[in-house]
Amino acid sequence: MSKIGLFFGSTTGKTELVTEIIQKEFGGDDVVTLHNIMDADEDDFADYQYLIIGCPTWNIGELQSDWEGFFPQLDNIDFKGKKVAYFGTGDQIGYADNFQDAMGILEEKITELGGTTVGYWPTDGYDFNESKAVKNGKFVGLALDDDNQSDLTDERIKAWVAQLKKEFGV
Ligand SMILES: Cc1cc2nc3c(=O)[nH]c(=O)nc-3n(C[C@H](O)[C@H](O)[C@H](O)COP(=O)(O)O)c2cc1C
Repeated sequence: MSKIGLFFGSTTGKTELVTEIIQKEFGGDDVVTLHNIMDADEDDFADYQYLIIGCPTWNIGELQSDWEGFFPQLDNIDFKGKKVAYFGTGDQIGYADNFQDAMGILEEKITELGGTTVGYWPTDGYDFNESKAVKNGKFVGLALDDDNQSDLTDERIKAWVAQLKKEFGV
């Protein structure tokens, strides 16, 4: 059993590709197990002390559809004592008033349920108006924008995973 469970949803595959890069950066599937939320059960979350949650924003400020379907089940999961990191993919130009909202929606909910957020990320280098994913001047997790800044994705992931290794203590 790996230490970290990464739960993601992805409609057009961009977030799914990112999960594979994150897994590789951590050292492979001995360290990080990938779960598509489309096929996940509530019980799957209990296996991990460390969680990574990945969700793109869809339909102007909404969760990706599989996460939307799973959202009510989050209430049945015990997040107390778990460190939880978040990432999202979004489009800061096309959806500047709702950039990365889904990451903010999930972080708020899981924090209410007892999760401890790690992996905050600076807003420098992005250009958008509003985001539910910004708290106290920082993103609540890694914000990726493959629609407009795909050239930055790899280096952002590398830096964030290095930060998470310290914050998770793995
Ligand atoms: C119809 C539509 C609505 C979108 N709404 C948002 C949005 O509100 N905020 C945002 O940051 N990105 C938005 N996006 C951009 C997607 O989040 C982005 O393309 C993402 O990488 C898709 O991830 P996926 O391929 O894993 O499904 C939208 C894209 C489409 C096509």
